[in-house]
Amino acid sequence: MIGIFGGTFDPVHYGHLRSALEVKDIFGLDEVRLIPCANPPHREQPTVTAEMRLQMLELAIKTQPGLKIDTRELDRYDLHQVPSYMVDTLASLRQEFPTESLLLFIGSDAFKHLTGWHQWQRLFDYAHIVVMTRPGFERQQLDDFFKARLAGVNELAQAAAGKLCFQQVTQLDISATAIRDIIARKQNPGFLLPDAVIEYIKQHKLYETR
Ligand SMILES: Nc1ncnc2c1ncn2[C@@H]1O[C@H](COP(=O)(O)OP(=O)(O)OP(=O)(O)O)[C@@H](O)[C@H]1O
Ligand SMILES: O=C(O)c1ccc[n+]([C@@H]2O[C@H](COP(=O)([O-])O)[C@@H](O)[C@H]2O)c1
Repeated sequence: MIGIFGGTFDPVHYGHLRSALEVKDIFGLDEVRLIPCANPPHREQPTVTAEMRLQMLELAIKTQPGLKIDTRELDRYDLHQVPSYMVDTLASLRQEFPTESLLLFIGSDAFKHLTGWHQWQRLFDYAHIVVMTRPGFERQQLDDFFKARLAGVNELAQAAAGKLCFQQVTQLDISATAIRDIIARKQNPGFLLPDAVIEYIKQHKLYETR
């Protein structure tokens, strides 16, 4: 089973890293692929180049062999300059792994907007979706499309795709937006993201202005 964790990673932080590691253990995954987004369809272009966001990601996961970086969204953008739709990413992963269970992890905030994603129903043709929730999270009433797909952690290995699962993880109250603000205010972002990434940000003078 392979985990997929997409994000802008502008910059990557311990909120992303802790939850990626935790779901790897909870679901017994062979690996979790962190997939940096090249051209986010749903938000402004990141302030930092794709290459730099990728370099920060590489520094962040160096000591965690179960976490991998997958650059297919960046590679696709280099070739076609198209928006980085998740459905295209999952379709290409499915080609590479025809029978493997693929688990797409998204935050509960992202789940609220899932029906706005490009061809969102097709996501379930290629992968299971796991919504990472925080303690106290109360699920909204689900419509029939989602209800029919609900499954527990142990059921996901039985199919390659198509299920919806809610899983509580430790969600550190960290966001890339807050980190960018802290740096722009010349404050210290220590303990919110790996030191090697902080060092990189300093060296390249990133996020110094808003
Ligand atoms: N603190 C966190 N804990 C767990 N998951 C997180 C956390 N922050 C972001 N995520 C999840 O990681 C994925 C990628 O998030 P993203 O790269 O946009 O980070 P972000 O911190 O939310 O960035 P920004 O503040 O720029 O929007 C999303 O699915 C998001 O829900
Ligand atoms: O495919 C889409 O239409 C789509 C719309 C919104 C978000 N996504 C993906 O969801 C992941 C997390 O998004 P975000 O905004 O929380 O960084 C990231 O990989 C995005 O590319 C994808």
